[in-house]
Amino acid sequence: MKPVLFWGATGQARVLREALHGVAEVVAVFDLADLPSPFAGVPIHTGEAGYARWASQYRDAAAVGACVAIGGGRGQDRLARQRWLESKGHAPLDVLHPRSFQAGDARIGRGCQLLAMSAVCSGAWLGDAVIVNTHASVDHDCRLGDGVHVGPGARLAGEVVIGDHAFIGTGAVILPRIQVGPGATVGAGAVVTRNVAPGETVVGNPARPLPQERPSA
Ligand SMILES: CC(=O)SCCNC(=O)CCNC(=O)[C@H](O)C(C)(C)COP(=O)(O)OP(=O)(O)OC[C@H]1O[C@@H](n2cnc3c(N)ncnc32)[C@H](O)[C@@H]1OP(=O)(O)O
Repeated sequence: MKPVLFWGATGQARVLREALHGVAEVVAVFDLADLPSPFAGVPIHTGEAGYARWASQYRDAAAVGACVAIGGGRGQDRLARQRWLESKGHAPLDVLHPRSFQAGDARIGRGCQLLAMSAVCSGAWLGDAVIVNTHASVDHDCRLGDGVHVGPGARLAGEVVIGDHAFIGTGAVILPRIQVGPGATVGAGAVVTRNVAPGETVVGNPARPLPQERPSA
């Protein structure tokens, strides 16, 4: 089995390891925070200093692939960490759960994570470090930028365009040909009927912007 390191030691790491069952063996875990290892018998190291110590001691560290377990709305962090690990010689691992679907003509970028029961349909184009989470679907001819996260059970209709690092919350629905700007957030359960501006957060059905400045109670 291919050796792989994980960056990130929370729930996303456990989900990813399960998806890689029989394909890759986790040999080390890293996190910026001082956390316990999520996996019995797999050592955890803290921060970039911890990585440097591990890399200086692990035989053939450059042959170890990398998987960045940073989810939620932190697509920019996930992408940056993937690029950093790539600069150290660790090829990003594509996580394609055995019960996920990718159309033959879909383009899947480097280090994408396509989880259980997810579907990426004909002509879809995914950038690097994209997550299509459990039971989410990306329909035909959608285009997703780098670091996008499509949350669990979210539905993207055909020809939807999602900008870099945008986060689509759990169970959201995005209608055909809608454009969601870079860094935008679509709240859980939202139904998006109009384009979403870069960096904007929208919630509800139909989705409306969440005011950035909210009066304190
Ligand atoms: C496996 C995994 O878990 S992957 C991770 C999946 N995670 C998700 O799907 C989370 C998606 N995140 C959300 O929906 C968030 O609530 C966000 C990003 C939309 C807003 O978060 P915040 O900015 O922290 O907003 P906050 O919680 O303060 O709520 C602000 C207001 O919006 C409302 N609101 C928040 N989220 C939603 C929503 N999804 N739909 C409708 N209203 C919402 C709140 O009720 C609140 O209203 P009030 O001011 O009248 O009380």
